[in-house]
Amino acid sequence: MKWLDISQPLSNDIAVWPGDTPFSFALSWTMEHGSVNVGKLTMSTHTGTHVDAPFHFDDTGHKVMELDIEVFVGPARVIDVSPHASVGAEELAAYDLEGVKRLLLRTRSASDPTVFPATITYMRPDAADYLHEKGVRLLGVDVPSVDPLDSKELAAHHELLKCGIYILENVVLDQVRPGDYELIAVPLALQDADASPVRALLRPYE
Ligand SMILES: N[C@@H](CC(=O)c1ccccc1NC=O)C(=O)O
Ligand SMILES: [Zn+2]
Ligand SMILES: [Zn+2]
Repeated sequence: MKWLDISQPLSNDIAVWPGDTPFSFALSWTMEHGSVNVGKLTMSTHTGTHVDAPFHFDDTGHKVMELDIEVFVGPARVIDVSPHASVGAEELAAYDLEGVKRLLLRTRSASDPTVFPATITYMRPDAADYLHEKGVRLLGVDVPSVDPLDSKELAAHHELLKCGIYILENVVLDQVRPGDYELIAVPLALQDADASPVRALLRPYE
């Protein structure tokens, strides 16, 4: 089976968090003037498909390099929660999550990575405790945040951290059917970072 790319393409028109650094890729050197093309990137660590480290919302929290890389590779389950405006323990109880270490939530049927969403499906904090009980270590969502876009307290981020659950944001699940997959979504080796872009891939079994 082939790997499915569930990453947002990092192009110069990718949507970013309102007010955050725009993404830019450009050639700083070109073959017109030398023997090689060399690119230059300017971007926020929260651009496109990315992992949040606890340091993003907790000054004493782990940074990207301190995250356990085992969590970002291995079996994952995709479930469709698109009927719900928010997702907590009550909604999750309707799905079979026994033995699931990595969980990806499909909250919408289509998305455009060049448009920042006006509203998103968000997580209620009691989802974190429920998922922790099931043994989930990584939660992936197809939206830019696990909290409401206007949240200041970031309750779901904090509760997920408290439960040791890592957060993967902006995966693209438009073409992905609910089911079991192998996942690769490893952050870069960014020494002091609060978050990191990832190339996120899913491969169906058999
Ligand atoms: N917490 C959000 C991101 C976020 O809040 C953010 C990202 C980039 C620039 C500013 C941000 N928040 C600003 O108040 C997240 O879910 O990762
Ligand atoms: Zn983020
Ligand atoms: Zn986040």
